[in-house]
Amino acid sequence: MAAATPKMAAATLKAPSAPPKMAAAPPASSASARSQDGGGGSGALLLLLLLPPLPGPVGAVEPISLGLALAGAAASALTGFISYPRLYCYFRECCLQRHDPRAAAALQENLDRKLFGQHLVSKVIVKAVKGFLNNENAKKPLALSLHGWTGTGKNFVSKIIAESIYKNGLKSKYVHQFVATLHFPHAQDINTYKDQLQSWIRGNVSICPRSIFIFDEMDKMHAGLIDSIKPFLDYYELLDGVSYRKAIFIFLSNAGAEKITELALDFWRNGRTREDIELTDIQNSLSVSVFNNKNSGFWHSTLIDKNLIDYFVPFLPLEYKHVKMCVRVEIQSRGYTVDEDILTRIADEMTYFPREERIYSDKGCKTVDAKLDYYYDF
Ligand SMILES: Nc1ncnc2c1ncn2[C@@H]1O[C@H](COP(=O)(O)OP(=O)(O)OP(=O)(O)O)[C@@H](O)[C@H]1O
Repeated sequence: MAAATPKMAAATLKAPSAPPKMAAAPPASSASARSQDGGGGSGALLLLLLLPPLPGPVGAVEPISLGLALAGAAASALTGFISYPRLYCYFRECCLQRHDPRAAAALQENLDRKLFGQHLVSKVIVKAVKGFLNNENAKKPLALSLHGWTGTGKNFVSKIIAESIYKNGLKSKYVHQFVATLHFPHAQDINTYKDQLQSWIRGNVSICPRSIFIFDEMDKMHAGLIDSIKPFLDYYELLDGVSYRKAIFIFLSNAGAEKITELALDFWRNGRTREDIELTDIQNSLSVSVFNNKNSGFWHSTLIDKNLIDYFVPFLPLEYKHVKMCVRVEIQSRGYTVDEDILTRIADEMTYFPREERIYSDKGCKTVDAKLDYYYDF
């Protein structure tokens, strides 16, 4: 039995060539052409509406005035045509054509403001995403693999990345999220999943080259399945006429969390701050541990073997002070006054590890919102 696909009607599953979110989409070529100019036939109508009305009945105007009026109308039409895609994309979501530098600034600002205790993540993500979007001649798609303990912000960060590129974020029709246990549950169907995954990605990238694919629960993915997308992550200019070089792939996984915690603990025990940890302290050992872990989804994966993952991004386990920050944000986001006593009680209620030191929250910032419901009488 094939699994349901994200945002795609079950009926569409019968045609594996149809990717998610394109049930009513036109053939790839026309859709892609449309995404280039930002709209379809309704553009002509909108253009007419943008034109200024011609002055008076034509018969009553002398030739010079008529000439000037027509020239003015033509100029307006031209201006309208040029600005039309922008106007169209203001009202309807379009595939990203040209990167707006303000998006990278917004990404940095959002990570700085909203993400707690993850100095490595902020640094790597901003550099990687900004560099990639600014590079018109990228040789391969961007592939980021986010690793860490539960509740440390992996999904949160992928949402922030998606929102920095498409204002609808995860709801954008150009952002596709796969959850291993939901979309690829049965080991015996792995070959079907491989085919589907390839056609979904091919179909969606044909429609929008700047598509984003997020694979959650990589550690629950059947070994070998992710290798089916290897050609798309590779350095090919075109594959069957489609370029994948503008796409972004984000993998989320709990695999490697022990390695990351080990390192963080090591720093803590040696009296060094977590901010002293550098990417070079962990990147290699993280990729090796994921590669050798049968339950990582990347076990002996060619994606790692062939160096097709650009960054392994380590999420550090969250401490008591970070949990308190999460509680504070949650209270404020609901519009309530922060009660310091309740805030401390919620953070105290969370459980921390290792058993002796009790430094790191074993659920990260997850369940904070549920605890809030208990304390605040909303
Ligand atoms: N580092 C963080 N800074 C700020 N908020 C965080 C952070 N980590 C988690 N949160 C909050 O906790 C919620 C749950 O975190 P998230 O779903 O991103 O965890 P995760 O790492 O993806 O967990 P899992 O591995 O279980 O999927 C987020 O929506 C966010 O509100």
